[in-house]
Amino acid sequence: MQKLVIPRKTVYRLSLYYRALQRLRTNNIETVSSAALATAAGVKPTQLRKDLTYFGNFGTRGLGYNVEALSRRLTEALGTTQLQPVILVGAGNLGSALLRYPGFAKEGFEVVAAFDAKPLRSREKELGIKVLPMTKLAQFVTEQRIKMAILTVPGNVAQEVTNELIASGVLAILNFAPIILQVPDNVVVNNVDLAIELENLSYFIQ
Ligand SMILES: NC(=O)c1ccc[n+]([C@@H]2O[C@H](COP(=O)([O-])OP(=O)(O)OC[C@H]3O[C@@H](n4cnc5c(N)ncnc54)[C@H](O)[C@@H]3O)[C@@H](O)[C@H]2O)c1
Repeated sequence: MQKLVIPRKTVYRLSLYYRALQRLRTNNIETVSSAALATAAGVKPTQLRKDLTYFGNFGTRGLGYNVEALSRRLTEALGTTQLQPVILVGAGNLGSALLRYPGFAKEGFEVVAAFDAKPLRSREKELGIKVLPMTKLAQFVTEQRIKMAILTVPGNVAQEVTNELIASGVLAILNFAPIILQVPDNVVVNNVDLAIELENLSYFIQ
């Protein structure tokens, strides 16, 4: 059967719905109307209904969505039913700050190792995670079947590091380096650029 192509923005909004559902679960709420869920996720109800049609029929007319069932379906769709192992490359200022954040596991991701061109034992102790040399990357990624990587290396080496990640089997990269990475069609890259976000906010305060 041909795989359904779901728009990237829809996939992004699934994470928003999932977080809204988590908050409802915390408050022991069992069912939610599409209007209430849309408000909690910050989208329009029509958008929510349209997005969820990709995943089958959830709502019961007049009753709304079952919070537990919809949460489960979304984690299945997002591939976060099990803890997803992730590696980080470039344990410098930004990389170390991300490695210190303990909240990823709660969201379904475990940063299992970091790699750096200059791995320092002292950093390993401070960060509480293995910081391995780049020579160990290919073997680690293959053996541990790592599919996701966070990239926090300088821009001038980001492409070559990306090539190495892809050659080893990584299929998804969260890129913080300020360059557009060239990747094959089967690899997905999400770019995070705080300067662009600030610039965008700046526009609205003129
Ligand atoms: N997206 C954002 O909003 C944002 C914000 C801050 C920084 N950045 C970017 O993040 C990256 C890291 O910034 P930083 O301040 O942490 O820099 P940094 O110099 O502190 O850290 C970079 C790390 O990468 C390592 N490294 C260098 N070459 C490497 C290679 N070939 N292979 C593996 N590791 C290598 C270095 O040893 C160092 O530990 C930069 O590209 C920077 O522009 C992005």
